[in-house]
Amino acid sequence: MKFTESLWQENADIYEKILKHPFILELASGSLSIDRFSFYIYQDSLYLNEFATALAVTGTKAPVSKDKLTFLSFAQNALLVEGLLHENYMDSLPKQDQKGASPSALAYTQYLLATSSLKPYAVSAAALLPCFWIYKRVGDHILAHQAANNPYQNWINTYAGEEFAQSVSQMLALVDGIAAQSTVAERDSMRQAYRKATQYEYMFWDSAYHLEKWPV
Ligand SMILES: Cc1ncc(C[n+]2csc(CCO)c2C)c(N)n1
Repeated sequence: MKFTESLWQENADIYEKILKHPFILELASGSLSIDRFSFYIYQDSLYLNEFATALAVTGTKAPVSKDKLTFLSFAQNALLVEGLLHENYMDSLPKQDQKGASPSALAYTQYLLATSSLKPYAVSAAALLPCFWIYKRVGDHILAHQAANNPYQNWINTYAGEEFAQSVSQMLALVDGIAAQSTVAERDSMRQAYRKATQYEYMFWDSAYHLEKWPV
């Protein structure tokens, strides 16, 4: 079995919880409140910027130019998507709601930045994989289960498209290649990083659904 397949199986419990989360159910049915969607989009624009940094930092560690280029092109793409979110949605968001990253969103981005800065290449790459893979699976799932005339169609199309599918395949091949050259102990650290990022993916949806605030 491929290393990435074993990662998917080990974390299927969290994926099932994501699919049943009201944020995803309501996104698919089109009934998600605009407040919750706006909160998510704003948090995601902050996330994409930090995620691009984590991708670029991981890219600097790649031992071969081809993989370095892949990470840097992913970073470029994340910044382009961030720009599109700004163009398409940000003007319609109330300014008072734009108060910086929520506790869960901040925890996720800081985890990725710390991992990419301080941990080995293999662990950094594993931590970045759930972002790609979960969005691919969730995007495909929503596309198959969505209601007609969904107001969130644009968002759904981004992650269910062919172009995105290619990036995900590239990222999976990269992580499998790294795992094949790693020791058992290194692969164990990769597993832990993958699970942690998967937990944060769940928390990102959950915190948007609850419009998570700082308690003080
Ligand atoms: C919380 C959160 N997690 C994952 C993604 C998806 N995503 C963000 S950047 C990137 C790859 C580079 O373009 C992917 C797949 C998201 N938007 N928000």
